[in-house]
Amino acid sequence: MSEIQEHVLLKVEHLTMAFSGLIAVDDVSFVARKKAITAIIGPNGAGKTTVFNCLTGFYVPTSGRLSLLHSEKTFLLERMRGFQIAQKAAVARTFQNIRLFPGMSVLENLMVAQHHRLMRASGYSLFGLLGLKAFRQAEHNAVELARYWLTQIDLLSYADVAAGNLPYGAQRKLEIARAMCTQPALLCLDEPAAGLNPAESAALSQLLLFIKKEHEVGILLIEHDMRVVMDISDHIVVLDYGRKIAEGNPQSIRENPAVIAAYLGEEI
Ligand SMILES: Nc1ncnc2c1ncn2[C@@H]1O[C@H](COP(=O)(O)OP(=O)(O)OP(=O)(O)O)[C@@H](O)[C@H]1O
Repeated sequence: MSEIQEHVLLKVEHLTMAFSGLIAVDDVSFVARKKAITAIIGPNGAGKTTVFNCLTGFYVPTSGRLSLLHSEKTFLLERMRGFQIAQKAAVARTFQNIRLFPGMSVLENLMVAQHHRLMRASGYSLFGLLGLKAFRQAEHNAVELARYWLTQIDLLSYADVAAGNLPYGAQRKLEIARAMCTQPALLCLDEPAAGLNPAESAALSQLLLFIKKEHEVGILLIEHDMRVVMDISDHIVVLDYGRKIAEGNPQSIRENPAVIAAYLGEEI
């Protein structure tokens, strides 16, 4: 296997998603690599979120193959249900609109994310929950993992605060921490910088670069904030009207005439 193939985490091949007459994603192919940030950009309605919805089981693609390669296995995502994609294929996702549990504490939000692993350690039995050593160990590990991520996002001292009471920028970071607590192989982030001020966006970029460097995860990023995209992406895929019109590194995308035209000549 070549060096390049070795690091391929996600292969999207000829993905098409049609809603009756409308083709939201039209024959799109690209790869995303392990320990790399792959951005999907494009004007409003280009099909970016639809790609995420196909990858995470919200939609069953009309056609195409979505292969996730890790743990010496190949997961064919287009054949899996949403919960299997999350639990077995280890794909985690955040949404354009924040979806924390606002009434739960910051720590509880991170513990809920680890529910599946904890239940497995309990043997799915009351006896296991009450007394099993394996469960107590798993619970301890879950708290430690939550503390680790709260430290990375500077929210450890807010562990007992209701998530809904955090400032908006902190909630965005908490969503990423919650996704990382599931220990994903692929992390899909849908507009994580939306609504952030420039300082918060810069901190977000640093957090994503830290995740890429320190963890065995590939990051797939939908983002309209071009500063974030250009600063941190290893590879960029550009969609327009559902079709892939370009892909490459940030420099080549910035100078690509088709991309400039799609953005109506705006500086990218
Ligand atoms: N469930 C659906 N039923 C019908 N049409 C849909 C559905 N989901 C998305 N679409 C349409 O598919 C197209 C692509 O939408 P999508 O949300 O993927 O774009 P996007 O690139 O994520 O846009 P934005 O940047 O505004 O979030 C749009 O025309 C949208 O209206």
